[in-house]
Amino acid sequence: MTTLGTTDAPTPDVQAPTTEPVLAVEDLRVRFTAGGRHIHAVNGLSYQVRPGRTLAIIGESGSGKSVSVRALTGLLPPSAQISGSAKLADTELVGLDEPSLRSIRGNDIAMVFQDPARSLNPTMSVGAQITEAVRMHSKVSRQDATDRAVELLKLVRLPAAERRIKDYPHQLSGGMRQRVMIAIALAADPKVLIADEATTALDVTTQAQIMELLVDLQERLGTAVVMISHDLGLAACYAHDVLVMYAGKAVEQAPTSTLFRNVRMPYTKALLGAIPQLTTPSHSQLTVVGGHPPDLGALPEGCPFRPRCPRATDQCVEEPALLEHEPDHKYACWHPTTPDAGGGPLATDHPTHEEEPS
Ligand SMILES: Nc1ncnc2c1ncn2[C@@H]1O[C@H](COP(=O)(O)OP(=O)(O)OP(=O)(O)O)[C@@H](O)[C@H]1O
Repeated sequence: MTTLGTTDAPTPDVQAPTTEPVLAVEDLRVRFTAGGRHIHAVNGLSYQVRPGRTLAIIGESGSGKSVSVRALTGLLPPSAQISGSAKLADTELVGLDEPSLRSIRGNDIAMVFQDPARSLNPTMSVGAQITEAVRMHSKVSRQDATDRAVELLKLVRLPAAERRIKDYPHQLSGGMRQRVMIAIALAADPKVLIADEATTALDVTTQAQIMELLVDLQERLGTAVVMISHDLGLAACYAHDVLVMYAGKAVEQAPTSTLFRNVRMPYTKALLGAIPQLTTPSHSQLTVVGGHPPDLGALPEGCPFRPRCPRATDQCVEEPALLEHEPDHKYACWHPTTPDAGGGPLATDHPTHEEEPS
């Protein structure tokens, strides 16, 4: 879990950019049918990402984050029914045939996942793997591809790139392997980079280094980044915009500084309460989001967070729409929190837990 304020990463700016979005998702829905049950994994998600910007999609495990981005790149099984719209510049991705999606996946949209050890081929040197990625995207000689591979490894700041290029994945640390994955992702010069829990498996220091690398590359290359995480602290440090997801829906959405200045959705508040602060005394209580995430095959009537929310009333049986209640700040809640409402524990069946003595 990230500790807020532990990095020197640049604070994302607040200015709304004027460039056109490179990725525009509108009312995206994904449904699986398994064992006669319909699982509504993504239920009407809409967002836009502009070049050079980072959107963080945040939520607990099972809230539909990964499915929502895999739906854009054809990485879901055929049982997934996808509807709505997802435009990469002028290209509609929903309904696109598999060969076209494969080409987009290799070129315009790149993905970096949580576990580089599983994504890399253990029997090939990292150089061979990057070279292969370079040659998939451009017709260059083997030597030029190798030179480009070294360049990419330098770009992702892998120490001693010329020597390391001959290493096999098991010879590298977790952070180095993730740098190699980012180099492979950048081989195609993608318009959009999706980082799906890309730093979750790393220790806090390496996590910060990799995130700072992504920020730096983004500034230099102008790539749009969609960052998937369960960690609101990571979003606070590195994203320009935040979309908080619950039960396959966006429940709060705003530029990062707007959201953190004035969190309105009780669920977001609970996620915030679960982040340790530098000022948190070592024996103090951390809050957790109590209760259980909803069964996406049997969503409750009305607000999906209702069963876990201490602010819920009878009104919440009617589902609140995601509306722009304040400038640039959308949330779906009948009883939003106020700035001084505190981030305390929400539900009662999972009380607070003791932080481990340090
Ligand atoms: N192939 C599938 N068939 C049926 N249900 C699926 C399939 N893939 C995902 N799901 C369901 O979709 C829901 C959302 O999954 P998703 O992986 O997007 O969650 P997430 O928010 O990314 O969580 P995590 O961080 O744990 O990956 C889950 O309930 C999951 O069980």
